[in-house]
Amino acid sequence: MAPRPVESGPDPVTDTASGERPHRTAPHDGAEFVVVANRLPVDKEVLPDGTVNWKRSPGGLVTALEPILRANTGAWVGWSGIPDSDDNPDIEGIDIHAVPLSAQEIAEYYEGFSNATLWPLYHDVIVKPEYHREWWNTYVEVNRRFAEAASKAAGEGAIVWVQDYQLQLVPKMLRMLRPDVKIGFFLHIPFPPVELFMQMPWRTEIVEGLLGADLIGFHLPGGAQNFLYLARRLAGQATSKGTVGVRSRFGVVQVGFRTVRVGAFPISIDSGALAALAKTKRIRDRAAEIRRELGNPKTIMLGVDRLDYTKGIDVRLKAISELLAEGRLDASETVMLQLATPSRERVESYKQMRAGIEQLVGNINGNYATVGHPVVQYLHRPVPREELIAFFVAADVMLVTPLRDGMNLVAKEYVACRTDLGGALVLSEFTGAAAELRSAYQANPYDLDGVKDAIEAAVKQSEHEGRRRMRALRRQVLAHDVDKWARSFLGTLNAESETELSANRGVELVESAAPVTELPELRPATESAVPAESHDTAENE
Ligand SMILES: O=P(O)(O)OC[C@H]1O[C@H](O[C@H]2O[C@H](CO)[C@@H](O)[C@H](O)[C@H]2O)[C@H](O)[C@@H](O)[C@@H]1O
Ligand SMILES: Cc1cn([C@@H]2O[C@H](COP(=O)(O)OP(=O)(O)O)[C@@H](O)[C@H]2O)c(=O)[nH]c1=O
Repeated sequence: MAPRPVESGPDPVTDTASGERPHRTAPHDGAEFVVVANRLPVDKEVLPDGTVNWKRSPGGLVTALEPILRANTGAWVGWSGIPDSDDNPDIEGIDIHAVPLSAQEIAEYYEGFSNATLWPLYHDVIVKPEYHREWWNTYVEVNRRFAEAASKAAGEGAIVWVQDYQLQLVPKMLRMLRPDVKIGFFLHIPFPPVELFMQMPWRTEIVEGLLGADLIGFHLPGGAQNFLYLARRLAGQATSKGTVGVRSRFGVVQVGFRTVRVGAFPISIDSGALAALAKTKRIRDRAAEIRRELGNPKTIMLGVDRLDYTKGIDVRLKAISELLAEGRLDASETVMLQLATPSRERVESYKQMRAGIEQLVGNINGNYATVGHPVVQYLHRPVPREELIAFFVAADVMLVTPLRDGMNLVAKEYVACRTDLGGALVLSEFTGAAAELRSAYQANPYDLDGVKDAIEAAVKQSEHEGRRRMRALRRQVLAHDVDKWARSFLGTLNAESETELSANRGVELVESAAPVTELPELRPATESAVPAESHDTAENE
């Protein structure tokens, strides 16, 4: 295969609408820090009296970035989630730049290329990815609009942080429009094995799009290494060859005179704030009330997910069903509560999966429930944050069983909320979180017997064993919070480039992330996110 250079003149991805390369004549006004993400950090809610309210969106990305943005008075470029809407919500502390999408663009860019092509391809082809040229063309067009909006929002020399698989072409497009800005890109979902990525008809364009960034971040070193290989093979660039570390030993791609760094930055949560909230009387009382409402069972098991086929909701339901059938779980003393937020409901594979899960819930209850006491309680709606925290505090066993997941913040949130050292976490090996949460009851979600054993062990653990495991999990989660994630990414993005080292291709070029103190422009989201009880375990570094 003939590799094409990244900066090889006009192409369908980087041409402007006029067909000309833009060139700037005056410095730009605008934000110093810009987040570019598919979604705005808020969802529109029309109240019964007709008034409009914008409320915080569910989803890991918003959970992670909102506090950092507020602390830094930045701008957020994204889509409101509504077709053909010119809404530009006014949110205190964040300069919002809405990118409107037509119904057709939603169908082809969001539901189509993002969620029926890239999402399944990057999640181990759990369902078959669909490749349609019209979807790709719309993806290119919408990425161009996001790049143009980011270019307008960013002040001279701004830091622009592009998020996720929906916007992989934005780094290169934005670089063409605004060579003065510093561009970071973070992928929140897994980056696939090379053999799977090679299915993608527009694989070279995607790799080249990402290489427009100064720093490309993944959750795990494996994703970074897959990308480095593809940058060599598809884009024909020289890259470093050594292994990538966690927040350390960054890979390097030499793109002409530019050095692109590639690293692993596992995302996390605002652990300190969650732990503090979980300890409040309000949440504790609500947790006790939830237990009562569920009939005071001996064991409450909990699942909290977007309704997505990657999350393995069916896996845990099948495991529970077999454990009940084998008498290893007792229906009279067990309640499984599955909270499932509606997600991507117009995508065919999501419709099919919902039907399958609801059938499994019905089967279990049909076989094992008694009047007034369902074994599985299933809520298909978003759950407000505080209510969710109360569920975490109430649950004896948290079931996180994805077939593949970039990180899974829910697993970390559960741990953060267990300030009492109670509870147990059953965790799929195929989540990003599994690399850090080693003291969870881990299982291969494709091995149903293994999942059943893990659930049974978690349900039957001794108090001593439970406290030992939860203590270790909490050390990890409290020491590695979202503030650390953002600071390590932005610190690395801000660090001076190693151009002088780039002649040493094939060797490791960077040993460690820039220290926190090298980030003067961005104030931390929290004063001190790591509570006294925690310390850095270096478990995974
Ligand atoms: O915007 P939606 O289509 O409704 O989807 C919600 C978000 O889902 C994905 O989350 C991922 O990011 C999390 C934080 O890094 C990570 O923990 C999780 O494993 C991923 O699945 C998606 O990446 C976001 O872009 C979506 O907004
Ligand atoms: C179901 C549900 C979830 N949340 C919050 O959403 C995120 C989910 O993040 P995660 O990384 O686990 O997965 P995805 O990003 O969805 O792929 C987490 O912060 C949950 O607390 C919520 O607020 N309400 C809900 O109903």
